[in-house]
Amino acid sequence: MGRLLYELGRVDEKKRAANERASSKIGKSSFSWAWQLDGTAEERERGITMDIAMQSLTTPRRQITILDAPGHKDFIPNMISGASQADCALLVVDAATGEFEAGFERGGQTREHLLLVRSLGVGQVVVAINKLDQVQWEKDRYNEICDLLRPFLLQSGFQPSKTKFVPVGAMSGVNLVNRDGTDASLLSKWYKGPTLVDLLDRLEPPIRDITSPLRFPISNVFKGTGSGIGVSGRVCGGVIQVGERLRMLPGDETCVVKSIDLEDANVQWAADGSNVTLYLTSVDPVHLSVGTVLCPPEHLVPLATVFSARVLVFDIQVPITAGTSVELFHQSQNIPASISKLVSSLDRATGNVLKQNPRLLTKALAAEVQITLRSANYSTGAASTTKARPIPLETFSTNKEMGRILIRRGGETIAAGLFPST
Ligand SMILES: Nc1nc2c(ncn2[C@@H]2O[C@H](COP(=O)(O)OP(=O)(O)OP(=O)(O)O)[C@@H](O)[C@H]2O)c(=O)[nH]1
Repeated sequence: MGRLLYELGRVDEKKRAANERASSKIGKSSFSWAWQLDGTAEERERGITMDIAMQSLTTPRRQITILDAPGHKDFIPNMISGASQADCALLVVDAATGEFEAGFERGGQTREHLLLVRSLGVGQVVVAINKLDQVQWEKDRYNEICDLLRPFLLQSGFQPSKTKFVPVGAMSGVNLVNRDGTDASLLSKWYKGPTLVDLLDRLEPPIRDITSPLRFPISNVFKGTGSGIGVSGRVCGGVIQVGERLRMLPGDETCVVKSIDLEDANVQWAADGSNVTLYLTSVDPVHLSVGTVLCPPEHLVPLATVFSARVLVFDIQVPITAGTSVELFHQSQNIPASISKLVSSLDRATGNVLKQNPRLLTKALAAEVQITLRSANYSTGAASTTKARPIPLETFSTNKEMGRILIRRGGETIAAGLFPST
């Protein structure tokens, strides 16, 4: 991603050289491009992305916000936060011998990330098959990876027409914006198709819903620079404007939008789908946290601590039983919860009830379950059953983004679901 930003002129030569110098100083020169997005000392030291980094780029016909998400399985909660704000996915896979296989085996991150983004409503994916320099730019290796991924993508719910593949060598910049570069001639022998940027330029623009009431789930809270409390996130429906008084849910408090930053500009308003930073005034920061939803006082989002959800069970080995403790992911927050009741198992295609009160749920089943939130004891990380904080949850038919959930247990994603209208 760092190299792509450089090729597109989003990183100047001075910054590139500074990253190169500083990364080689600590013996991490191979990560110098990644330093453009991995800004914290720990990310740079470990050579991995840990949190979401936001950047933007422009192709001839598209203006794209990039949410660079961690690939390592320890940071899946952050990846989910980024994916829940995304319209399209760019999956980068490593073509080196054994490396692609490690990500694609059962429990591998390539599989989990694809399932997660699809479950969060992302329907378009570009798969960049990277590090082809490591396999001498072999056409057969590229085709082998495409052939392994195609059936899995289809099975995960991506339509073939919305799934594109592209061979790249990101390190030397091959086939990102054009096919120049040291290794380019080896690729050009067999590949005449689009570059990565060509594919990004052809992504279908998502449909924006600007007429429904504003929903703004907060993904990050920080201290503003003297001009109010800063919060960032993505507008999930409606329009937000400077000067508006908004309600903060859960709770009874309100705040006023003092200013809005979109990309690098200060704007008067932002609409559904925009990733923005807001500066809020007339607010005590104790009422703001990740997961708080801002909305108009006259159009509140319903709050829930116990609700039923329609879920699709992933490829799990230990079945789900009533009482199973889980972590519930909604937008950017994760909350301790339990699957308090198995209401029914459902036909995956029609949604018709197959069985009432099933004893357990096994892999690939669809089901209706009851979920009960538990309160988190932040000092110990343990969950207790008293006074759970409700979450603002909307039915899937009202607002697709606000109505989706993911369920994890012991560091593994076990189901994805939605909040139905019935
Ligand atoms: N040989 C080769 N190495 C590459 C290429 N692209 C990236 N790398 C190396 O792969 C390593 C990982 O690169 P990152 O950009 O950190 O990969 P990432 O997928 O963002 O990893 P996370 O930050 O953990 O999500 C670095 O050492 C890079 O130098 C390539 O085209 N060829």
